[in-house]
Amino acid sequence: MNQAVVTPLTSPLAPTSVHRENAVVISGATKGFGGRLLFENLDLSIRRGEFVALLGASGSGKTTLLRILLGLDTLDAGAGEVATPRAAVFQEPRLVPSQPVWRNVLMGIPRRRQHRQVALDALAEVGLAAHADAWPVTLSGGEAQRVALARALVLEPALLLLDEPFAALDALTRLKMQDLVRRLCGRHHPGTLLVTHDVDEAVRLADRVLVLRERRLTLDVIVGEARDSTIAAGARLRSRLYAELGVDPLGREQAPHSSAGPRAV
Ligand SMILES: Nc1ncnc2c1ncn2[C@@H]1O[C@H](COP(=O)(O)OP(=O)(O)OP(=O)(O)O)[C@@H](O)[C@H]1O
Repeated sequence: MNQAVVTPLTSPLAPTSVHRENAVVISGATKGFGGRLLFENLDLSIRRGEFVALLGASGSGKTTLLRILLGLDTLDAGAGEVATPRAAVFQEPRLVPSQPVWRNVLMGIPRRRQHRQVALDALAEVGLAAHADAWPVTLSGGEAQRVALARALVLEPALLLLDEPFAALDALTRLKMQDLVRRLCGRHHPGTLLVTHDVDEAVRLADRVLVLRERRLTLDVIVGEARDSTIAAGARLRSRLYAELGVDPLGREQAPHSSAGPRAV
C-alpha cells in the first residue's frame, strides 16, 4: 500500500490538517503575477481516489494552480497541504530522447526501484510493453503520452496532476487515452486533478468538475449521477458548464455573465 506523506504547500504558513484520505486540502489560496490576481481566497480539497476536472478560460490560472500543487510554484497567501508522491502528465510527453522508452519510465523513481521489470509492468498497463526498447522519436503522439502516463503511475502517486494531456491528440486517440486514464486512475487510486478546456472531456472523466472564473471557483459540481443517469441529464450538465464558462457550444451570442458567488450543486 502506498504510504503517502504530506507536504505543506507553503511555509512558513500554518499547515492545515490533511487527513490521509485527502490528496489535497488548500484554503484561502491566493496567487497573482505582476499585480494581477489569478485567484483569491480559494478553497479546494481532493480526496484520494477522486477524479476532479478543472475548467476555466484561457489565462484564468488553471496551470498555475496545478504548478502550485506540484510544488513548482508557491501561493502568495493561504495554507495548504498535498499528499505525496505527486506525479504529472503535461500536454507534451516530455520524454528524454537519448534514453529508450523503458529507461524513460523509470526516470522519476528511486534508484533502488529502477529495475527493467518495473518499467515493463508499467508499460504493460498502458499497452506498450512491446515498445520498451524503442526510442522516443519512433513513437506516435498517443504512444508517447502513454509512456508519460506510465512514468507518472510508476511513482504510485497519491496525487496525479494532468495538464491538458489529451489536447494534442487526434479525436479517436484522445477518447482511447481518456478511457485508459480513467481505468488506471481507478486502479491506482490517486487523487487526480485534470486541467482541461474541454467540457465533454471533463464530464466524461471526472467525479467532480470545478470552474475557475473571475478569481474564484464559481462552480463545484458532482458529475457521476448526471453523467450516468440519462442522456438528457448529461446534456443539461454540459449546458450548465458551458454557460458558466460564458460559451455557447452552438456559437450563438451569449448574454454577459453575472456571477453572484461560488455555487455548489
Ligand atoms: N511565472 C509567471 N510569471 C508571470 N506571469 C505568469 C507566470 N505564469 C503564468 N503567468 C500568467 O498568469 C496567467 C495565468 O496563466 P495560466 O497558465 O495559469 O492560465 P491557464 O488558465 O492555465 O491558461 P491556458 O488555459 O491558456 O493554459 C497568464 O496570464 C500567464 O501569462
